[in-house]
Amino acid sequence: MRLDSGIALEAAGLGKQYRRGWALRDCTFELPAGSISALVGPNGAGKSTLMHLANGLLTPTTGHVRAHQKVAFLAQDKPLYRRFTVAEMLRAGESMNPDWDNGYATKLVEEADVPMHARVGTLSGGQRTRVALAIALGRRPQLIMLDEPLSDLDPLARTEVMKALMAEAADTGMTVLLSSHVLADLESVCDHLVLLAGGRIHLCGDVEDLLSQHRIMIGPSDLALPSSIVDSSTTARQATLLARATHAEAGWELHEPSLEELALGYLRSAKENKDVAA
Ligand SMILES: Nc1ncnc2c1ncn2[C@@H]1O[C@H](COP(=O)(O)OP(=O)(O)OP(=O)(O)O)[C@@H](O)[C@H]1O
Repeated sequence: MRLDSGIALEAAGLGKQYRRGWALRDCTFELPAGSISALVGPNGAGKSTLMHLANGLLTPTTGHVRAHQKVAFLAQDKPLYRRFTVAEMLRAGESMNPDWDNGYATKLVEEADVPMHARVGTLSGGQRTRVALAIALGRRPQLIMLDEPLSDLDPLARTEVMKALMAEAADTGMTVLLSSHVLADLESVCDHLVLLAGGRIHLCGDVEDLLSQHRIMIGPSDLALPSSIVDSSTTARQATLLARATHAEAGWELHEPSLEELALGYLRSAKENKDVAA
């Protein structure tokens, strides 16, 4: 394990083929240590497959993926025993993890105001997520991967879970990889983006760099289009483009995209290319 490397996770030529076809193809990327990375893509993009491969729960068909930090994984179904009390769940966490930090896991549950004697089956979705998070963090990971941790939570619980997670990351310098198909959940916290669609990476990198390399361009629809267009929509009078460029000919009005505009542009482009290919 290369603990002091600047890279938390790296994949090269990573692919996974199920019987019905490829779920993931030719994925090459690196996550910087200490980053808060968003793994974004529509349903079926391959996000869960990528996370399972990264955690050794699936074997790649091609390529490899390697973590250079001590990893914890919170799967989408947040596996907890419904009949166990929270205290019993923590004891189960302790018995399964030799390097368990019980004081830390207990503190996280207490901070979430989840009663230790309550049975898991009686907890709200938000409370269950906080318990699952405490168990994942109890082994003191340097890299935590969470597969759609917010998907079954109401807006208040989403905010609280994210706040708790980001506070831990800020305190410990932990690397975080969060998957979601809703970028809005991650936009304000992530500094690195991996955008997956149709099993392929369409965009990957430091968020500030990616934003600074792109522009939203708005102009009359009869202007000549720049060459580096990612996505475009046109009405009879006006064209709105996302381009990987920072300059354009006179006539275009330019502004830096928001992360949501950037991601949506790439997702639309991936969908259109797939539709055209189909
Ligand atoms: N065990 C499996 N056997 C066969 N095909 C699978 C299996 N798991 C996933 N797939 C297929 O692989 C593709 C990627 O699925 P995956 O669950 O990784 O996507 P996802 O981005 O996590 O989707 P979602 O956002 O809906 O959770 C999909 O086409 C899916 O049907």
